[in-house]
Amino acid sequence: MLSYLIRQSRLLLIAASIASVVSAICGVLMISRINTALTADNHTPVLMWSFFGLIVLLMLGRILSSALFERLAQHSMAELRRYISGKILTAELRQLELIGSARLHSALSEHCASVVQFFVTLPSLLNHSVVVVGCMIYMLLLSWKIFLAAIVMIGLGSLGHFIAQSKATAFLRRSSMEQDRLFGYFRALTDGAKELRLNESKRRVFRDDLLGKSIETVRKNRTAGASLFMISSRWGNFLIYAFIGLVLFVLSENISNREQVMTGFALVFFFMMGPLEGLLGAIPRAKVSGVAADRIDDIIRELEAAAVPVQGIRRESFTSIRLKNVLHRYYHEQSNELFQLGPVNLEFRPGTVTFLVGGNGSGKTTLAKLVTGLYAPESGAIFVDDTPIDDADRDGYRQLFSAVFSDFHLFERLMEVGCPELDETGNALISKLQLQHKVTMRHGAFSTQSLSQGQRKRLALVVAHLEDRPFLVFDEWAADQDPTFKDVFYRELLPELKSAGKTVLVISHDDRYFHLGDRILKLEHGRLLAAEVPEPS
Ligand SMILES: Nc1ncnc2c1ncn2[C@@H]1O[C@H](COP(=O)(O)OP(=O)(O)OP(=O)(O)O)[C@@H](O)[C@H]1O
Repeated sequence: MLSYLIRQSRLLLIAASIASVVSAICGVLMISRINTALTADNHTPVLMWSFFGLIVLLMLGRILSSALFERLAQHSMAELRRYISGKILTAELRQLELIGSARLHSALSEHCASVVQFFVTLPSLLNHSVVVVGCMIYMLLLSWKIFLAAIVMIGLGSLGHFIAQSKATAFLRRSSMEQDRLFGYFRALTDGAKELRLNESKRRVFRDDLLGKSIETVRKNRTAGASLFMISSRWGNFLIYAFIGLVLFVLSENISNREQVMTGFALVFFFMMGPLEGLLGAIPRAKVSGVAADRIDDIIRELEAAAVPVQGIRRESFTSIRLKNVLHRYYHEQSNELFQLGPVNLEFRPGTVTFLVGGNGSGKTTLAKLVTGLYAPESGAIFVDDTPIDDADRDGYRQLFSAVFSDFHLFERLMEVGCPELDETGNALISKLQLQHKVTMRHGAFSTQSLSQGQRKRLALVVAHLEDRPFLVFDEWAADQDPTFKDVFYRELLPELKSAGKTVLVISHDDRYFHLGDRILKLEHGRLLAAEVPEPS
């Protein structure tokens, strides 16, 4: 994923890196100019002008690299979010259900921010590295003995970092896994707001045992990881000072040209200290980002495993949709239980209304997801006009359907729809659904969504109507409607859809309307019983 980001922001990254490297080289050269000026007997104009030239370049390089870092940060964040969202949009629904919304939200927010934070510090790391390497070379030119001592100190510092890092990474990994769970609890704070307010003991247990413990686990692991990094960073600082002492009091004793060498070292130390600390400090951030990048990579791998190539051929109509031995299974790991739907054999034709009935958990919604192509059959196949639908066809196949599931989502505005006089038709439908005093449609958007659940469901029905697809699925749509409106739905809307040649699948428990359908499908524990033809009332 980091390589994807680098590819996407290549030009910006190169420009920011060049600006960083140029300013770093100017910095090192400036030090050598200062040292020469301090120790030389007289100053040449070349020395003076090269010094001023260097500080101007240094300033420009720093301004440019800072501006580019900022652009890079925003660009990388946008790219990463686009990339992950794109993967989520093309993954199969079942895979999204398995990954869970908490992990996905955690990836899109915290993990993304963490990765980008490291990514944008890359050019400054480069700058620091160039300064440190440049200073080392300068030290080598001043005295090889001191240079060797610096190498030994760097080796000891790296060893300390390595030991601390391997321990700290385990803590960071644990905290990042817990963070995914924490995002689930954050969602429960708003989604479960009513339940948490109505039940004090539930609220207490949630706050203390679930949310509180999760926050605490993240805090503890992050603190432990950060403390280890802090110790290793302080160890690095200690080595720097020990090195200065070693140079000042031991190694510089019998050096020729002592004045120039010591002035040079004093300057180099002060100049190099910031970048060296910057490098040491960047390691924990890099590790946190590395762990976040791993989490994102895991999710992307899971999403990609479920991504199917889309041919882009959209189906517009059909004369028959046939399910042949279609089977789907859910495996519940915790209870080691398996729910099996099917094998289902079924056919749908245009201009028909089918009621799907069955007890809770009998598999009605699952069957609707299979019929609409939201789930791929584990075995068996779906045929449209005798052509089997394979993975590549499935997205095109899904475009035959509009559905209002019981956990529907109402988007702020209609997106791609089949009706050109959108607002007019939409408002006519809104009036028909008796919502004209509450909401209107303008430029394909509803004026408000602050409505009751039943009213929002009516808007979802408006959307399904406007999409004008040949097959409509309503999953317990009428459950939230008042008796008067139930009548409108079953006695007016469904017959209208039927006479417009639409195929309608209605999941319902309203048995007093079943006689209005063409057939009734009954599900029992995942098995489809023989279809019944409703008796006229
Ligand atoms: N996302 C899921 N992950 C795992 N198991 C699931 C999932 N959705 C449903 N199930 C299992 O599949 C079974 C059938 O669920 P489904 O939602 O299809 O039933 P239903 O007939 O629509 O129920 P209801 O009338 O309560 O809406 C349930 O027993 C449930 O345990």
